[in-house]
Amino acid sequence: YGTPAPGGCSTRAADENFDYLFKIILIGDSNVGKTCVVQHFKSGVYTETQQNTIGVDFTVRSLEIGGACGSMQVWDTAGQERFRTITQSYYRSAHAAIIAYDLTRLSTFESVPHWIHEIEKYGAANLVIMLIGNKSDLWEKRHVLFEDACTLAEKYGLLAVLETSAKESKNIDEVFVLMARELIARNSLHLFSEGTLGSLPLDSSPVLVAQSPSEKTHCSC
Ligand SMILES: Nc1nc2c(ncn2[C@@H]2O[C@H](COP(=O)(O)OP(=O)(O)OP(=O)(O)O)[C@@H](O)[C@H]2O)c(=O)[nH]1
Ligand SMILES: [Mg+2]
Repeated sequence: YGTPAPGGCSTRAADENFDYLFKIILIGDSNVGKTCVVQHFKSGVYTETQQNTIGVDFTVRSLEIGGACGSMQVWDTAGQERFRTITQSYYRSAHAAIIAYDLTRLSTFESVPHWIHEIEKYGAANLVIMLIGNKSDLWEKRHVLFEDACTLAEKYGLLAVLETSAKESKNIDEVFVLMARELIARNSLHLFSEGTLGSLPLDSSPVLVAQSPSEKTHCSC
């Protein structure tokens, strides 16, 4: 897939003039590195000492995908149990979810079915779900095999599994580009059927709603 333009869709005003709006919720156990991943996506910088997220943090970045400008709105949620009721209220308006685990801690991978269940319970139907195994730089401490993550992704019909490292800048943009492409592909099918392609609304209403289940349940690596 293509490389995002360095400063987002640079000739445009990043927050208002875009073709697509993607709302993505980022979930997973505490300390798997969700905030580091989203900060790296936003600024290209890794910050070692992150505080645990309190409730939900919002980040936005524009991405150029196939000549169109997409605004990626990422809701970075707290993994800590005590914030569950706050984070649950953010599932409803999301087009997609990214579930993160820490590939050095098996328990965070074993929680993935729980997070899928949360999406099914609180999210819209047919939400696009991607799985990321973070901290791939710590490969000598690996406790989760990539093959096992792929098996789980296939079992639950997830879009893809990517192993990432916020610390070593591995696969971070790829996660969001892949997600954006999938959402555009699904939405295009919907728009064709409605006969409205080419007249995408630019107001605050959700531009992208995942309408049809995807054929893709493969691991993308
Ligand atoms: N080695 C390594 N450490 C990482 C990576 N990403 C995050 N960390 C570290 O993991 C710890 C937790 O990172 P956070 O991003 O705060 O984790 P979180 O998932 O947002 O945690 P909550 O906000 O509590 O849900 C921090 O000490 C980070 O420095 C990575 O790619 N590699
Ligand atoms: Mg966090």
